[in-house]
Amino acid sequence: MKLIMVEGEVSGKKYEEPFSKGVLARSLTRAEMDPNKAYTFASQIEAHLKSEGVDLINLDDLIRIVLKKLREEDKEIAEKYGLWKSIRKCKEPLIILIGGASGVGTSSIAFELANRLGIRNMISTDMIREVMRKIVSKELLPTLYESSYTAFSSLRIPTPPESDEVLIGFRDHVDTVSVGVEAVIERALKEGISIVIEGVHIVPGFIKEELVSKSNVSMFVLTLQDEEIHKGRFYSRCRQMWARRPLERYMNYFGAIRRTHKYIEGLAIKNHVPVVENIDVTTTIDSMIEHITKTYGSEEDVGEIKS
Ligand SMILES: Nc1ncnc2c1ncn2[C@@H]1O[C@H](COP(=O)(O)OP(=O)(O)O)[C@@H](O)[C@H]1O
Ligand SMILES: O=C(O)[C@@H](COP(=O)(O)O)OP(=O)(O)O
Repeated sequence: MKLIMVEGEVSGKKYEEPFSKGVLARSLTRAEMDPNKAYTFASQIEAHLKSEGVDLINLDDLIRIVLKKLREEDKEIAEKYGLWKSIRKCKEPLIILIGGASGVGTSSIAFELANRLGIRNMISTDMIREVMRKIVSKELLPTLYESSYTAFSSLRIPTPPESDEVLIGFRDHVDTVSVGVEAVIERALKEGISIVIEGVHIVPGFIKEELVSKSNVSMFVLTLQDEEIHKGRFYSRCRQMWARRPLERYMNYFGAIRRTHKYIEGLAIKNHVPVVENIDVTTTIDSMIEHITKTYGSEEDVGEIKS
């Protein structure tokens, strides 16, 4: 059977690969089409190309055909697929930074977003901190060995009575871990790999301006205005079978965590970083993708996102 070839271009170099229903179906499921429907739809596209006698098609033309047929079927999915494609077409690697107080959902959302965008690299700032702990001793940098919301306990200099020691400790802690976060961003930019970096140490104003001001670096802050919903997330997290972090610790420090929540949100507003209320996963992801498309996506650019 004769294969239909798809012609694409990466870094100015043309390549050809056989049309795959599986690959097309996977990209449609990223736009939230039901997997069975996506496979049927991909088969219809293949049948259409065959009936037209196509044996070689440019990737952009294929996307246009898919979009046209999608618009006839489901406008909402067509829009999501279009947004996703316009992000995928950009030549620069995409660095997405997701911050927010402990428990607001940065790791869950990072995973979902990376999946939707087809980004294969993801790291949590907790992991970066863990690596840093192996390099620097507790005596030299005690803050590194604390949690963001307990870092006040390792402050060497007493805080003035009028200031919030939780926030002073938090700032010290985040400032330290930011060095590792910046190293990961710099490496990703140098290597040209797309990555999602998430965690409480992504705080607006703490990461070098020369990095966060790049058009392919997007920062978000997640929030949960309702304290009870926030508390509930710790319960749901500790119910997960593999969860190893005791609920009690987070409940004991919940007041401190809420103070960091308010502080991070305030900094996001001050630094014009989008604040996304993480109630419903789909709404959160959609609003982030829409934002990334506006600042980074391009209708004209050709090429693939490097992931
Ligand atoms: N939008 C959401 N809706 C419902 N549950 C969520 C949502 N986002 C996260 N969760 C749940 O909340 C808990 C904490 O999320 P997690 O991603 O671990 O937070 P963080 O990494 O910010 O500490 C997890 O059990 C997760 O499944
Ligand atoms: O330092 C902190 O605030 C939390 C962040 O982790 P998340 O709750 O955001 O995953 O790490 P911990 O020391 O509790 O393991």
